[in-house]
Amino acid sequence: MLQVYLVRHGETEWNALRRIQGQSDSTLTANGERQARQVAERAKLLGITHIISSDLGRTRHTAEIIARACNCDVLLDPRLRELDMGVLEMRDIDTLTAEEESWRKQLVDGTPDGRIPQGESMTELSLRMQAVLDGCRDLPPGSLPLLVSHGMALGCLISTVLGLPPYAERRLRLRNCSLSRMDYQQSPWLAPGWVVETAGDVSHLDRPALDEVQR
Ligand SMILES: O=C(O)[C@H](O)COP(=O)(O)O
Repeated sequence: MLQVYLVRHGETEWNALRRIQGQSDSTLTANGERQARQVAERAKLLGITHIISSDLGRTRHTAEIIARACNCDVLLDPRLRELDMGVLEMRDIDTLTAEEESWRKQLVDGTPDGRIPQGESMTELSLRMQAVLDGCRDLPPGSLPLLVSHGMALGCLISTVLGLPPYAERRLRLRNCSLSRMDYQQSPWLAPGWVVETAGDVSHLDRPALDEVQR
């Protein structure tokens, strides 16, 4: 049975400052690098064979730390990027105007095709994340891949696999360097296809990690 591990990148400067990143970028903090080393040790013990990462700096840095521990290469895939947050990227979460907050809420309240101006919808995010997950089925038999991505992107993927709307990810905490696992199975008792085995496991971290809204 194919298993695919999912890791959100380590804590970044803007995560700590509660600044919206989206497809903009900020560097890992020292704590974020420490988290990456801890999840890397766990990945090594798991026997990860392939690492596929969002091409943004924070995920690439996290993936490179994991790859060194697992002695494998990193394949960059822009489809694993965080949701494009449009005109709100680089903004401080706590300074949004009421109108700007209404744009953000459209993403997560079920508004059809809800999006931040110049940004991406959760449906578009869900489709590209699913495509990467399904692509893992083309890896050689016996592969154990690990995807490095982002909070909303991974939450949206997990929600989609569970048959929930993409914006259900707002009810799932995927903390920095948390580990999740998807299994592709054909059991007649479970729904055929992907099932969520683990979501948001941080037992490998020795300190509390920030979540999506930097709490
Ligand atoms: O800040 C953002 O854009 C996201 O909500 C969190 O993104 P990250 O998982 O890439 O930190």
